[in-house]
Order: sequence, then structure tokens, then C-alpha cells
Amino acid sequence: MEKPKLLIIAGSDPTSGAGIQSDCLTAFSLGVYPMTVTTSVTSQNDLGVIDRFDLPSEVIASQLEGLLSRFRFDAIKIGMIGSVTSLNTIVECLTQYKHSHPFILLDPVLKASNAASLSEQALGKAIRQNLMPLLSLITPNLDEYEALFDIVPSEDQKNRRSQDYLSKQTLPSFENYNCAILLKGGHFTDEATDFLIKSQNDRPLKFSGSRIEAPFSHGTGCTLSTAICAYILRGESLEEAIRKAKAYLLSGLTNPVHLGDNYGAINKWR
Ligand SMILES: Nc1ncnc2c1ncn2[C@@H]1O[C@H](COP(=O)(O)OP(=O)(O)OP(=O)(O)O)[C@@H](O)[C@H]1O
Ligand SMILES: Cc1ncc(COP(=O)(O)O)c(N)n1
Repeated sequence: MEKPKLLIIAGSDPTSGAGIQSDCLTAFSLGVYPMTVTTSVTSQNDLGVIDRFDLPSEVIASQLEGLLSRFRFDAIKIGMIGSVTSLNTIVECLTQYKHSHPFILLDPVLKASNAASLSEQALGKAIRQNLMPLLSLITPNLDEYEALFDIVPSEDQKNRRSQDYLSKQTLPSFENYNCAILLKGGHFTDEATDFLIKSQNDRPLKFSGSRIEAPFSHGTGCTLSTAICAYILRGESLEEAIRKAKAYLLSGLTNPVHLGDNYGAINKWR
């Protein structure tokens, strides 16, 4: 049996709702074999993030070198990085082993949904300067998008309605990047519509999504980004991979797994 391999570089979430554990469940359920590099060990439970322990750069480099020296990956998903030092280690290793054109996606995990910090303050700037040149796609949520691209929305746009949000004022300057941006719409006030921004000249592509009453939404960003990588590995175009990943996520949000009195997770059984 042959399976496509996905390299996942991310943090550990003991609840398996987000992070490496969630990414492995997503990859497995979509028929893709995950291999992992852990950047940070977090403590989390149903109440949120308790603590974060970024691993030393030699531990990250050793895991990366072990895998990259023996396996070729057609897709790499990067999630929580934690520190600027860890980011620079990842950039160094990926640059050294980069074969022709792997699809590299960054889900820039800066804060958890309960607002706990999952990264150093300076990580956003380092992502922009050092990591973006290697990426094919970056998938920020609204806050991450504004922070990463220095977007200052107008008073109207601060209402965060999906149909009013994107304009010249809220599009990034593409001078320095050649990767596509998927602006995730989980934090819009109306629909959960995402936008794919490929360049300043192309109109952003809209991925409409109705907002559902989801009782357990921890890990939506992780699930979406890993599912995109899995569909890319299965031969889909970027647009089709996003469409299918959104449908996969919606189905898991609609029918969650119950894991306690008031806790549950996105369903990945298919
Ligand atoms: N209530 C919802 N109903 C339908 N889709 C949703 C809902 N909430 C989020 N989504 C979808 O989930 C994906 C992740 O979006 P979101 O903006 O929540 O990312 P995120 O903030 O990085 O996620 P996370 O909560 O994991 O940090 C997007 O495709 C978004 O449209
Ligand atoms: C290790 C790790 N990676 C990512 C997230 C983001 O997920 P969320 O914002 O849904 O809490 C997380 N909580 N933990």
C-alpha cells in the first residue's frame, strides 16, 4: 500500500483538539501518512492553554534533519512555532533540504482561541521576513492577517462583515511575498466565508461558508490547514483543496465527538 506523506511541524496539544495530535488525526482520516516535528509542548485542557514550553532549537533541528535527510515530502504543514529562534531553525533546515517544489503551508498560530499566547511577540515580523519567502500558502485568521500585514481597517471594516471587509485598504502589499494568502473567516461577524488572495492584480476568490452554531470549535484552523495539505497531496488544485477542506471541517463541526460534560472535539471519523 502506498500513501502520500505529510510533514507536520507544530506544537503538541494534549487534548488532541488542535496541534500535532489533531493534525495526525486529520491526515490519517484523509488517507495521508503524517510524520511530525514537535516545536513546543503545551499544557491545555477544556478551559484552554495553561502553559507553553518551546523546545530548544537543537531538538527541533535534530528531528527535522532526521526526517528530511531520509524522506522526500511533497507537502509540509507548519503550525505553532512558538519562538523566533525556533522559526529560524525551521527556515535553516527547510532551506538546506528543500527539493524542487514542495507545497509549504503555514497556519500562523499566534494566539489560541481563548486568547492565551502561543508565540513570542516578535514572531509575526520574523514570519514575514524569514519564513514567507519559502511558503506556498499562509492561512491567517482575521487578527493574524491584520497583525502580519500591517492592515489598518477603516471604521466600517472594523465591523468585520465578510462582504464589506476586503478593499484596497485591507489588501496586503505583495512586493515582498510570492505566497498566496487564505484569510479565514471564522471571526467575521456574519458568514464564515474565507478569501484566497493570490496577488494584488487577481480578485480575491471567495469561499462562502454559512456559520453554524458549533459548540466545540477548538482547532478549526489546524483542521482546515492540514486538510488543505492532504487534498493537495491527493492531487487537487489549490482552490479545490480549500473547498474540500472547508466541507470536511464543516461536517466535523456539525457532528462533534463528545468527550466530557461540556467538552468535545471536531469529528474526524469518516
Ligand atoms: N461557526 C463556524 N461555522 C462554520 N465554519 C466556521 C465556523 N468557525 C470557523 N469556521 C471556519 O473554520 C476555519 C478556521 O477559521 P478561523 O477563523 O476560526 O481560524 P482560527 O481562528 O485560526 O482557528 P482556531 O480557532 O483553530 O485558532 C475557516 O474556514 C472558517 O470559515
Ligand atoms: C499546540 C497548539 N496549536 C494550535 C492551537 C490553536 O488552536 P485554537 O486556537 O483552536 O485553540 C492550539 N491551541 N495548540
